[in-house]
Formats: sequence, C-alpha cells, structure tokens
Amino acid sequence: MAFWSSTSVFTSKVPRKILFMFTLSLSVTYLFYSLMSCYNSLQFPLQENYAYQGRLVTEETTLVTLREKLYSSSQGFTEITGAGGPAGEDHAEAEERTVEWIRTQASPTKSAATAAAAYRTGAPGKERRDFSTTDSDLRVNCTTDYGEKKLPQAIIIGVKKGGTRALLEALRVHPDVRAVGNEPHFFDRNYEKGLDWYRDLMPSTLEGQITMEKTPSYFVTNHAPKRIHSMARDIKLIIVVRNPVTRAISDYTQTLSKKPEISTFEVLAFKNRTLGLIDASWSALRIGIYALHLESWMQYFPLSQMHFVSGERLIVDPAGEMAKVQDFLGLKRIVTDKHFYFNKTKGFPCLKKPEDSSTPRCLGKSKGRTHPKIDPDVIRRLHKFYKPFNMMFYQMTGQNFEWELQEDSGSRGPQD
Ligand SMILES: Nc1ncnc2c1ncn2[C@@H]1O[C@H](COP(=O)(O)OS(=O)(=O)O)[C@@H](OP(=O)(O)O)[C@H]1O
Repeated sequence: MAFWSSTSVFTSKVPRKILFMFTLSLSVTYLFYSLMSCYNSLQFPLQENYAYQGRLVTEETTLVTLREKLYSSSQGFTEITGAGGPAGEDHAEAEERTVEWIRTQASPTKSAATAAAAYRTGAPGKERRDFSTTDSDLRVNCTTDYGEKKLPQAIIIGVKKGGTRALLEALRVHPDVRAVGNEPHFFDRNYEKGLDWYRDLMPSTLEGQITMEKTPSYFVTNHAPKRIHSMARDIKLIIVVRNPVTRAISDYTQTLSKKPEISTFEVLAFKNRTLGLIDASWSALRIGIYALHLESWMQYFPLSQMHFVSGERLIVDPAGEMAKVQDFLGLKRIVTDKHFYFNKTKGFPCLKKPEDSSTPRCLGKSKGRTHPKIDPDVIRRLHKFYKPFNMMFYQMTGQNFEWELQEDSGSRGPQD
C-alpha cells in the first residue's frame, strides 16, 4: 500500500511529459544494447558461412582461382634481358647473400619459424632492400594464407652450374609445382636448424601440388644422401648434368667474377702440368666426377627415384627436357614449347611471360656468362681425364650424354 501510495505521489508530482521521455530513452538504450549483442553473435556464423560457401559451393572455381593467383605470383626469372641494374639481380647471387646473412646474423635463440621467415624474405632493414624483388614478396604474401607447408617431395640436388636455375624456373611455371626461390642448403649447411626450420622455408601448397627446392651442392655432399633418405625415402631426385669440362670452366668463371685475382684455370687445373698431373681435388674438377658422387646416392636411392637432365639439351630443347621432367614428377605436361622462346641477345632460351603481360623473362646475368678462353691443350687433357668417369656414369644411369662428341669445342654453346 505504502509503495502504491508513494508511486502515485511521484507520478502526480512529476510532469507526464518528462516521465514519457525517461521511459523512451530507457527503451532506446535497451534496444541499442540488444542489437549490439545480436550483431556480435551473428558475426561468426556469417563469416563461417562465407568461407563454407567458398570451399564447398564454388570449390572448383576457388581452387582454380587460388592456383592462378599462386601461379601468377610464382613466375620467377629475375631479370628482364638487357635491363640490367639492381632490380635485375640474379637469384643465385641473392641466394648466396641471403644464406650469408642468415649465417652471420640470425640469432641461435630465434624460433625456427622466425629464422626461416627471415631467410625466406631476406633480411630486414638494409640487407632486405638489397635483394628484394616484388615477385618474392608477393610469393610470400600470397601463400601464407592458403594450403599448408610441406617438406619437399622432389629436390633438384645438382649439379652446380649444370642449369639447375633454368630448370627450376621452368618448373615453377607449372601450376602444380611450388618451389622455394632461394637455395635452402639444408642438408649441407643448415642441417642443425632442424626439419621444422626447413619446412617453414617452403611455400604453402594446395592439395595435389608438389613442393620443391634446389640446392646443387647436395650432389657432392657426403651426408646428403643419408639425411635426405631419413627425411623421405620416397623422394624424387633430379640431377642436371653437363659436360664436366664445360661445367668446370663455368664454375671457374663464377669464382673469377667474384675474385678476379685468382690464378688462371690452366694453373689451377694441374698439380704438375709438365707431368700432366691433374688436380682432381680442385672443387671445380672434383664436382664433375659424376660417377663417384652418384655411387653415394645409389646406396640410398634406387635409380627409379632419380632423373637426369641433360644440361646441354636443356638449352637447345628446353621443352623436350621439361616433358621428361614432368613425366618423372607425375605431372601433366603443361610446360611445353609454347612457354619458351630463344632470346638472341641472351643467347639462351627464355620464358615467355604469362598472358597478363607482354614482357618475357630470361635468367639473370650470372647465368650464361662468357667463359674465358682456355688453352685447347688443357681442355683436351681434361676430356681425357673425365672420359672413363663419364663412361661409368653413362653405364650407371643408362643414358649416353655424348660429351665425348663435344671434345673439340670445350666450351658451352649458344654464345660462343
Ligand atoms: N635458359 C637458360 N638461361 C641461362 N643459362 C642457362 C639456361 N639454361 C641453362 N643455362 C645454363 O645454366 C648455367 C648455370 O647453372 P646453374 O643455374 O645450375 O648454376 S648455379 O649452380 O645455380 O650457380 C649457365 O652456365 P654459364 O653459361 O656457364 O653461365 C648456363 O649455361
């Protein structure tokens, strides 16, 4: 009773208009908060539904679109022929410097993922600017969200100066191949960093895509066969081989470009030139004794898991070599002669750009260097030195690379 009476006193004292306004504002506030909480609870189902539709209802289109996106961002010849300049810096050079940066700068306490991310994208700050390309930045951005990172199912293990970059870049045109741009050097220089570090370097892949990397020094690394085998015994191994004499000269040319003060090829090739004693411990020559290196690999892997690419044919018939590589990897033959053209200035086959651009891409200037002229007598002696090893190699692989037919040339081809 007291309550009712006090209420009636209150209503009789306060004007009806104010009471109405008060009630109205209370209702509006209540309505506002109700809507807010309702919005929050709706947000997740709406987002899920969007992704759900993307995955299931438009599955085909989405995958194709994603692949196209990944594909268009994974084209990778770094230099447009003739352009030169810092933007045209070659991958291999950048790779070397990235590896160098990681070796000297990366803190051992960093997590595998952080260190790998730094490796993949290059170093932050000044170093990063030196070898960054829009291409690789795109690659990282586009892939982090889609698919998952996997250990490689195929590796180009060699050989140094064989044509490994040309092969990898041509393979990357294939929509079912995703490869790390830099050379990870995991099984030779970075093994202690662990498999998580290695995996984290890899680009994300969608179902059906193959993860790849190339590090040509694996072929001549003692521990590499065992280590790779313990990671994946069914892995596919690709080896690009080239006339060992030409390969040695190419290797020397690369060293000479970095250290112009080194001795001549002729001096380095011999322990005693008068006695005709070849220095097979010189790495430029040692790498070319393919049969010996292959023996170590054959202790762990059957030949059926290895594919040998002719470095010479990769230049004169890139599409032909690519057909065989795609077959070996179980891929559809998508990279064909339509993807290549011969660039006269470069003297090598180059990749046509995808349809969205009219700009073709060739490898950088450290690929296809002009070799110094080497004494023909030294070349002849080196051919003689390699001949038995080559024969053994042909026997082991069941393939004749016909390097003996090139004995009189001693050099590499298109530009010479
Ligand atoms: N398309 C195309 N463009 C340019 N160069 C080509 C191409 N195909 C094969 N080659 C040959 O590749 C040689 C370099 O081999 P690698 O890429 O394996 O070198 S490296 O080990 O990664 O440094 C490189 O060696 P050099 O000619 O001695 O520079 C080339 O002969």
